[in-house]
Formats: sequence, C-alpha cells, structure tokens
Amino acid sequence: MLNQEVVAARGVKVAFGAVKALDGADLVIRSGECVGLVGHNGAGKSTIVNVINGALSPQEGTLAYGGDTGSAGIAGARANGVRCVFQELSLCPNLTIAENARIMHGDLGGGRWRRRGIDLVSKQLSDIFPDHRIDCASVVEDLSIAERQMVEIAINFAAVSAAPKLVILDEPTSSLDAALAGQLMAYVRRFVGSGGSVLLISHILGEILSTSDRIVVMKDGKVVADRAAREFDTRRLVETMGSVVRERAERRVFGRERRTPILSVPAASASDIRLEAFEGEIIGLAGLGGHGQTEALLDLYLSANSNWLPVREPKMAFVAGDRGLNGTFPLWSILKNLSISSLKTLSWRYLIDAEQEGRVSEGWKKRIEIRTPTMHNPILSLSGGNQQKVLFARALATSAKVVLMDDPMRGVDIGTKQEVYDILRAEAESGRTFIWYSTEMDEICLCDRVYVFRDGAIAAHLTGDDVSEENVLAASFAGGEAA
Ligand SMILES: Nc1ncnc2c1ncn2[C@@H]1O[C@H](COP(=O)(O)OP(=O)(O)OP(=O)(O)O)[C@@H](O)[C@H]1O
Repeated sequence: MLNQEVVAARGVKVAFGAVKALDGADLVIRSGECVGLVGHNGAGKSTIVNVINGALSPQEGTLAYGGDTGSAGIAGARANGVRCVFQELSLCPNLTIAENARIMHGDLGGGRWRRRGIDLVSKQLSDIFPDHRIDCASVVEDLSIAERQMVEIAINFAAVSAAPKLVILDEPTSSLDAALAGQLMAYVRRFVGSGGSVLLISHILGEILSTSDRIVVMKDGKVVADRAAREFDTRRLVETMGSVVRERAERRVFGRERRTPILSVPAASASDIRLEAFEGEIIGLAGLGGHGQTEALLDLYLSANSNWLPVREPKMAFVAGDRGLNGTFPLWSILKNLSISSLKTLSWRYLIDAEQEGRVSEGWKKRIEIRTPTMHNPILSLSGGNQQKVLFARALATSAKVVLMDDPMRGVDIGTKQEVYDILRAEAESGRTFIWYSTEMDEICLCDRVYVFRDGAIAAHLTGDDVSEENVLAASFAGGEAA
C-alpha cells in the first residue's frame, strides 16, 4: 500500500563526545516514495541512517517502524524490511558473492544454498544493471570497487522470503560511471513505483533531483528543509545546504608551440594516442568505469616512484579513490594521515618538526574545512567526505609537480568540491599538473584536455569544445565516434 509510514525518526539526538552528530533531527519515510537526503560533509546523514537501520541507539528521540516503537536494533530494523547499502561498503572481501548474500539473508539456507545465492544475486544484478559482466561465483576481493558496489546494491534489493520495504542507499553511485548510475536510478523509480521506499543519499545533486519524490536537507545535525522535489532546483538545493553556487571556470586551451611534455606515455593500442601532459594542465581520464583508467594512473605513479623509498621532492603524488583499501591509515590520527607524504619536508635531521606539522595540517583544515574539533582525533571519527578531504590535503601538501587523482571526489559535498576545483585551478596556474580520473561528467568537463579510455586503452583524445558529455559517451562505446 502506498503512503504508509515505513519508518519515523523524531527528535533524534546523537553525540560523539563533544560532537553533536544529530541535534533533534526528524525523518519520516512512507511507502512508494524515494526520499533524497542531502547535506554537507558531516551534516549527520550517515548517523541518521545508522539510527534508522538500528546500528545506533539515539540518546534522545523516538524511532518507529510502521508506527510501532517496539522494535529496536539491527534485527528489529531487518525484521521490518529495512536494508542498507553503506557508503563504505560492507561486503566481506574474503568470501564469495553467494556467501555474502547468505550473511545478509539469514533465510537463504538449506541444501544447495550457494547455487541459489548465485542465482539470486545474478538475477537481481541483471534486473538493475542489465549489461553487467560480473561472475557471481567470484570472491569479493577479486571485484573492482564499482563491481563491489553493484553487488552490495543487488544483494540488498534481492528478496529471499520477503521483499525489502525500505532500501537505504548511502552514496550508491560514488564508484559507478554515468551509464550504471542511470540504470540504478531507473531501477529505484521502478522499485518505488511498485510500493517500495528508498532513502537516497548523494552529493550528486542531479540524481537527487531527478529521482526523488521528496528531498530532506540536513545541516549541522538538524533537518533544515523537507519538501517535494519539484520545489527545488540545483541552485536552491545548494543554497539550502548552506553553500553558494559558483560560476564554472573556463576551460583553457593551450597552444602546442611552447612546450615539451613533462610526461609522455606510448600508445597501448592501435588507436595510436599517446598520453601526454604539459606543465600546468588539468588532464581528465574518462570512459566507463573499469576500462583501465586506474591502472594507467598506477603505472604512471610506479614509473616515478619505483624504489618505494621516500624522497624529499616526490615527482608525483597520488590521491586514492578507494580510501578504505589504499587511502587512509585507519588506526592513525587525522594529522598523521595528512602529513605522511610530506615527512621529509617537515623534518630536520631525521626528526619531525611537530610544530610545523601542526601548522600545515591546521592550514589545510581551514582551507578545505575538515570538520573536526581537533586534528589529533582518529581518522575514522571523520565522516566519509571529510576523510576524502584529508587524502586530498595529503597530496596537495607535498611539493610534487604532478598529482594523480583516482576519482577522488567520492562522497565530497558540493561546497567542498567547488573549493577543491578552485584549488586545482590555482595550483595548475602556478605550474602543477593534474591527471584526474573521474566518473562524474561535470568534472571531466572542467578539464583542459581529456583522454577517453575503452578496453584498457585510450580510444579518444578531446580538446577545447570537443570536451563534451556527448563525445565522451560516443568514444566510451565500441563503434562510437567522437567528434
Ligand atoms: N564514530 C564516531 N566518532 C566520533 N565522531 C563521529 C563518529 N561518527 C560520526 N562522527 C561525527 O558525527 C558527525 C556527523 O557524521 P556523519 O558521518 O553522519 O556525516 P555525513 O552527513 O554522513 O557526512 P558525509 O557526507 O561526509 O558522509 C561528523 O562531525 C562526524 O565527524
């Protein structure tokens, strides 16, 4: 039945020490609707998700499923049909897809459960992502980050004995390219059309606006707006979140005459396109996810840092996209996570100058608004987007002339993204070169030049006005012709 209350959190307060993650927030979700939830990094979105899915008990306020306040905890949420796809992804990497499905679905038991698990996930994947090429007998650690995200989404939408009532998607497209993201959003509309509910959290405002029926905006632990999606456009949404919409910087066209490339990689296919980078350029790597962009960045990085010994003047810095796997040091403080790549410049006679280290990290805290009371807090006390900011600051704080970025804006809010774009542009103006793989078309369109990858090789090179969504998509598919 449509329009029935599925879950209602009212007056919820959650504090972590001095940090008020939720400060009296209300969120009600009804059947047959997709609710978009947006807010700056650290606004409290993941915390309210954790309250709704039973992982966190609020210190104040009430939580009801279907009007009943009797159920509590993760088991209570699951019994009431609540499923959650986490921002940090939660599959066990050493288990197969079917084994992970069994952990999520206690009712997937009995004889031949592995076979049924494979069939269950395979069918659900095909329903959501019709062209997926995932072998459902795989072990999760053999999958790319995008494939893991797709599998986790499919497992949560799948029904063994009972269909889910509410699926919470926390940044579900952060690793998906535009084509896969579009398929997921279309599926969400079909799911809510058949009476299900979805809570969609995303920093990609276009997908929030196009997919949600209602949009809830959070700021500093409170809900500051809760209105029909048609009452918002991008500008109004950004302003309600407390940021300002900026004009996009002009793409720059460099003449060929004046320069020799600082980096030149031979063509890897018959397309005969070399990857070249000149001083002060922002180069985009585009194409469908998993077509060799990350590998190209890693090859470049290893070619410049092959001995793995720290050097005072590193030639290249790397901003990891998969922060859980190869970005953050989870047991370290924010400060140490930030300064690790600059230790040589922060030390004198093999001793780290703690004062200078503190100054540099405070400088970056202010510059890109890392939301924390102190940089000595553990990195995992930060919200996902704030952790990503630390990885940015780590690379930018080095003296490297080339910065490689592996889809680094995952989970970063729109206000910070604009700040980071400005920083990139300013750093490029002063001679730094950026090579930026992005799954977001808006970001690709900010780059001075773009290489489109297909099947592990460069399929097209776009410059000037040819850098457009249409041309990137055309070059991304075999047989497509870029202008
Ligand atoms: N386990 C924790 N310990 C300490 N502080 C925490 C913890 N979890 C969250 N916080 C703090 O609570 C606040 C809200 O975090 P939350 O993860 O809910 O934000 P968010 O809106 O989901 O942000 P993002 O968009 O970056 O994911 C942040 O200031 C964060 O640092």
